[in-house]
Amino acid sequence: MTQDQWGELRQNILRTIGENNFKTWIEPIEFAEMADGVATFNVPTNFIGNYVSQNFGDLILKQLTHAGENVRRIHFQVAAKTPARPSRASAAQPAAQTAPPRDDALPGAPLDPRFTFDTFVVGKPNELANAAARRVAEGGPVTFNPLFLYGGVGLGKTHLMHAIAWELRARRPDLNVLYLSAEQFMYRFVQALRDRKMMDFKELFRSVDVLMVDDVQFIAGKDSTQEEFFHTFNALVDGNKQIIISADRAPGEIKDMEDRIRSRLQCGLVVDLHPTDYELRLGILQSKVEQYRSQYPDLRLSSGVLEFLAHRISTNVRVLEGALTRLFAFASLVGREITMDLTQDCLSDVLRASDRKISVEEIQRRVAEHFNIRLSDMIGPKRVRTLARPRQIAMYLSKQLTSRSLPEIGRRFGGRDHTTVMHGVKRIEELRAQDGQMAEDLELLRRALEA
Ligand SMILES: Nc1ncnc2c1ncn2[C@@H]1O[C@H](COP(=O)(O)OP(=O)(O)OP(=O)(O)O)[C@@H](O)[C@H]1O
Repeated sequence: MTQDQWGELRQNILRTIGENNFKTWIEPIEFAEMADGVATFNVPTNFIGNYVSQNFGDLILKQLTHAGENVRRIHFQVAAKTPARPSRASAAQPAAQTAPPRDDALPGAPLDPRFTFDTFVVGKPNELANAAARRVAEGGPVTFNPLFLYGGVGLGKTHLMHAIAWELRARRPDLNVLYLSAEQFMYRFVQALRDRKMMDFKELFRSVDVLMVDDVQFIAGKDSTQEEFFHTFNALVDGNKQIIISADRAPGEIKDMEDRIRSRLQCGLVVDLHPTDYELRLGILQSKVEQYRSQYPDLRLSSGVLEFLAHRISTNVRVLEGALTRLFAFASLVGREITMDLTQDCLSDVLRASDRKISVEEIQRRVAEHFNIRLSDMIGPKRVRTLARPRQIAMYLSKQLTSRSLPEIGRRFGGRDHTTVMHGVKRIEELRAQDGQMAEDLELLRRALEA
């Protein structure tokens, strides 16, 4: 690949990641060489190399492959520094025209343009977090410090943090707002230590008006980073600067976090993002469909599909969004309406993975109720047909609907051997194929268990 070709690829990358990201991360890197399927790039610092590799590595690799390069891997190396005393041959040459950006001069992490308050759907589970975030985003006098947002995976913490940052940038361009993840905080701290630039580091962090640190649980157990974070935190609070923190759990539950930090984190406003409920999931899906309309103007969506997804995918919003994106992409590819059947086909793996976990005990209870026998008889030793058949059905359903192995199932059926379970499962499979009543019973039970 030539420098010119890399120049063209960069344009594609710019279009994909936007100007801000591009300027910060891609512009400073240079294509060095392509050898043995490895594309090497020069980067001004390890920090930039690591960041680009983690966040844009796949994209760059895809672009290279697309352009016909036979590349397996990309590698970032810190470009050799200009020698302090230039050699005689190059003495007349000026040093590099533009100095590579220094880590300590880097802005915070890039903000995702999609994560704004406008695109954040509010429902009961997140209304308090949303209200608190909006209040902080007004940029008025600091009333609670820090604002601590926490919640499970993919429930919108990062989205809300970015939304605050965007809003503050628009309303209060005079404020110096710094957003970064706790991991990046650590990176910079370690780098400052190594490069003996702690004074610069301290100065940088103490000069911000609003500090936002995402995923703070990351620094738990990392003693010196915690210590530095604590000092930064105190200095900012003393200076009446706003701090906003997010984590995947409440401050009191972050293990390996020093007590004094934990109590500091708790002294402002602590709000949690609760797991989504059906209404919120449906709202998010509807809002995403609106956003997709411009991208897929011709796509038709059968009624009931969004309700079905909101009902079935209850894990986290990221999975929900991913499912919808895949569904739209697939439907537009095959040029078909998004029906219930197409949804089930296209998302079978996601739907299976987010199935509610059913326990063997629940199955035994249901089946016992269905056939009107006692639960103790279901797991007891009696072998009369009226008990043995329901028992086999329960074994069969346990195999189908749980991830338990045959020996584990056997143990839950009064310590029976795994071959007994295997035999029971086989017998029901046969009966299911021959006997309509059996097939119907099984279907009824399965639906009742999955409801
Ligand atoms: N209420 C919401 N309205 C609209 N989109 C949402 C909402 N909640 C989450 N999302 C979307 O879900 C995805 C995951 O959210 P986000 O990255 O903010 O989660 P997180 O809580 O930071 O998760 P993690 O713990 O993995 O860092 C994002 O694309 C975000 O836009």
